[in-house]
Amino acid sequence: MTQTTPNRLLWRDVTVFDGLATRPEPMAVIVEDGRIARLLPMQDLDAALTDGCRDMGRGGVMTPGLVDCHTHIVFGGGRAEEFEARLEGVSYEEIARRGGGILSTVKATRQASEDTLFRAALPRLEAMIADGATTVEIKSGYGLTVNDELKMLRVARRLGEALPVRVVTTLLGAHALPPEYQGRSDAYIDLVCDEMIPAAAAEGLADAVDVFCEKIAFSVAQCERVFQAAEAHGLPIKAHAEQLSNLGGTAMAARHGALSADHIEYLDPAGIEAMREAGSVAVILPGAFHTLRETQQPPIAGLREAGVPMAVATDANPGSSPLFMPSLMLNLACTLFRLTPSEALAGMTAHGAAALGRRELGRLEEGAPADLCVWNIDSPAELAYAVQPGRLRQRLFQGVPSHGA
Ligand SMILES: N=CN[C@@H](CCC(=O)O)C(=O)O
Ligand SMILES: [Zn+2]
Repeated sequence: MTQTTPNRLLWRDVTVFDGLATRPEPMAVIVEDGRIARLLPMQDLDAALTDGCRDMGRGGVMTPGLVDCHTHIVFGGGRAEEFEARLEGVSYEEIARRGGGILSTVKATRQASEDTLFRAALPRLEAMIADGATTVEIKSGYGLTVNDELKMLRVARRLGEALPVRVVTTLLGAHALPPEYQGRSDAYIDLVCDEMIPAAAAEGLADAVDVFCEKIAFSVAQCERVFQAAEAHGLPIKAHAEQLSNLGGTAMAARHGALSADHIEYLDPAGIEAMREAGSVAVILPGAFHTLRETQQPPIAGLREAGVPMAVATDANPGSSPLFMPSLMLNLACTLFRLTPSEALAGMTAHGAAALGRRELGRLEEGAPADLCVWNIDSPAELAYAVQPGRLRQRLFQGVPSHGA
């Protein structure tokens, strides 16, 4: 008899959501050497395949590990006071204009050491891991000096080294105008283009470059300059765009081949068409919509009709989305924006990975990395239907069980 090799793992009779759709029949899955070695209907499983496998159990739902493609989980301080002000009727934009909002987090983040930021972010990322995330994007954007932005990116990289999760980093130097550049926004964009991007690229700290294209942040022309600098350093781009108004930032980003445009509540048909042509992913952020009590819905029907892939992410941050639970976003995407549960789940697996330019992730198929979750539920739709921690039975990161082994 062949001896059981612990690195050949077998699940039987699982319902598989493969990143895009639910497989119609009960499946068997074998993981070996960090990859999905076999994914086949139960009826095709024979003794030759199961020989030497460690039995990982039967039944439940298997999905790719969740991919949270838009977060800001490295930050100093908190913004509960701003939350209270907003409940009293002060708008997010008004708070930003008064120098609060993002800039209050900038102040606290600048004051914090790398270690302090690391220790504060650790439980946030651990919560996401416990909820099934295996890939989490983390943006800078609360430092707004070369050193403070690099400090944030270093913390993000350290988090990925410390925990069993893949961290993808994004430089968001063009997030807000820092107070010392008041009235000199073009000069700040010079700093982002001429110093921040080259420094982050030289140290290998950024996997992509992002901007906030909005009246309270940067113009389309300024964001385009940031993209040109990113391109010059071989870095892919993405944009926070059309969140509070329609400036045309998404169409411009798409013309530059953006991986994604994120928020996009105010996106118009021309913007949708530009995304379709460019193959950009629309990142839907229901947590910010919910927290800011927005009323303008992203154009889900138009995106669906155009075939623009939709990702779903937490946007976890101290201001507009202090929500650190990826699975909650599946529910909110369905209840607030009427995504189907399958669309929401694809948005946090295959399409989330595409928004990061990592199309090999977020999929369950033979040969793919074995980042996966097994859930104690009967159908994938239950993940979006109920907001219920504790359903994660097993989680594998790169083939290694890190939960429920
Ligand atoms: N929209 C801009 N940036 C963040 C908000 C960050 C904050 O409010 O601190 C977002 O994605 O929602
Ligand atoms: Zn964001």
